Amino acid sequence: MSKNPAASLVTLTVASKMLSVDEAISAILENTERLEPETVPLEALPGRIAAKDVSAQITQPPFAASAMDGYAVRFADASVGATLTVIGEAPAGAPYSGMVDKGEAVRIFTGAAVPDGTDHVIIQEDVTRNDVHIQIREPQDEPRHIRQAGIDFKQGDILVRAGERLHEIHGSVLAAANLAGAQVYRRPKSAVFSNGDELVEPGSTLKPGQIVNSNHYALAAMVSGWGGSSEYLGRAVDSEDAIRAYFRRGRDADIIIPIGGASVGDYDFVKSAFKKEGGELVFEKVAVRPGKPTWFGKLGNASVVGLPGNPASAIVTAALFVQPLMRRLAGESVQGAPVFHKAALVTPLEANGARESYLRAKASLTSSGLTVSAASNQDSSLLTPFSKANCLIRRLANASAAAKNDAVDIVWLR
Ligand SMILES: Nc1nc2c(c(=O)[nH]1)N[C@H]1C(S)=C(S)[C@@H](COP(=O)(O)OP(=O)(O)OC[C@H]3O[C@@H](n4cnc5c(N)ncnc54)[C@H](O)[C@@H]3O)O[C@H]1N2
Ligand code: MOO
Repeated sequence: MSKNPAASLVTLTVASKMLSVDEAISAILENTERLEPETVPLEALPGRIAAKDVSAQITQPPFAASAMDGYAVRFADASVGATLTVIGEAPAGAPYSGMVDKGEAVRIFTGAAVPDGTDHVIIQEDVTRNDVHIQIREPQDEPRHIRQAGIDFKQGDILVRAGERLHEIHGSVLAAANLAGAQVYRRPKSAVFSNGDELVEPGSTLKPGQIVNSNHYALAAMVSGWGGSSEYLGRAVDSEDAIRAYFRRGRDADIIIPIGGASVGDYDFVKSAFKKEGGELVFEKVAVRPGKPTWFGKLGNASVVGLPGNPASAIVTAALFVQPLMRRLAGESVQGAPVFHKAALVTPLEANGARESYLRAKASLTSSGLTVSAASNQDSSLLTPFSKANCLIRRLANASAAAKNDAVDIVWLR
């Protein structure tokens, strides 16, 4: 497969100290270059970042076209009671080639090129047709029902700027501009694996101490929303050898995301397995709650983000750290920390501890502006608060208590 061409430029700064959220995001971005461009067909454009400006190959509409079914005439002839001679027909796709003179009309249909000499289309409901004649029954106030050439765009107009994120409409816009595809940055591939002897698959009969393996479903959907693809490799048991095999399987991905086994327990082997595979650690913990054991490194050309196993920790740290990495690889101009918005608290918050915290919360647009309410239980093992949450409230390290209506920073989850 093709590799990140800039990977050789990466400078690794091993940091054993605990980084702040901003420092961790900066370290990730400093060690990540956007992927190489590729040309893709129109169907593949949504969600991708344009690698080059795209200009229109043709003018759209390419010709002045009728907006209605009726008769193309000279507006000066279109007075009530006038009789005009129908000299031909202009269906869409087969223009009438002659000139239309005074007292003449051409039968025309929606989308057809307007014949030379005409400047108005009378809708068929406004005339009485009698063999080769039409008689005008309704007053025509002004020249109408002609779409001039180029009202959408002109040949050479720039329709997409380099760096722009393409969405569901761009395929149609570029098709109308007579293009079959565009140059975009390659879609980052992530390889995800879980770790833990206790994990079993959904639908299993649980033995004592077992937990259902759930984190990777949310992660795959989040990754896809950030412009990447995700392959789930499976679950590694708690052994260095098993985990090393998963790192080897993921080596061709742009990002490897092990979930769990990130902390300091006797069975947390993920970082040691990563190092034995030749991985270089950039940082190994972040002063964030949830998500302290989040770590980041490089394994060959792949970036590796180790997520904590607790479900809320995994999801929050994916949003904070995998997201900018994925967006940078996908070609977006990601600068650093997430974009925060202000929202007024619906319920007060306690003073925060020493780690910057991200609370699962629901923000709503009300008549008094954006308000936000944190989930009552913020335990890092909980998944269900995310079902209702649409944002995270950021609480800076050691922030003092916040009262109802105080403004806090939120970051959208979707
Ligand atoms: N002595 C210390 N203990 C812990 C520390 C610490 O600093 N010192 N940090 C704590 C923090 S904070 C977190 S977060 C957790 C994360 O640890 P791990 O990444 O090693 O996670 P695991 O031990 O593997 O799992 C934690 C928890 O999550 C469940 N889990 C794991 N993977 C999945 C999955 N794919 N789907 C669903 N649930 C999963 C697992 O069963 C555990 O219950 O460490 C603290 N400990
Ligand atoms: O940082 Mo851990 O995610 O609090 O439980």
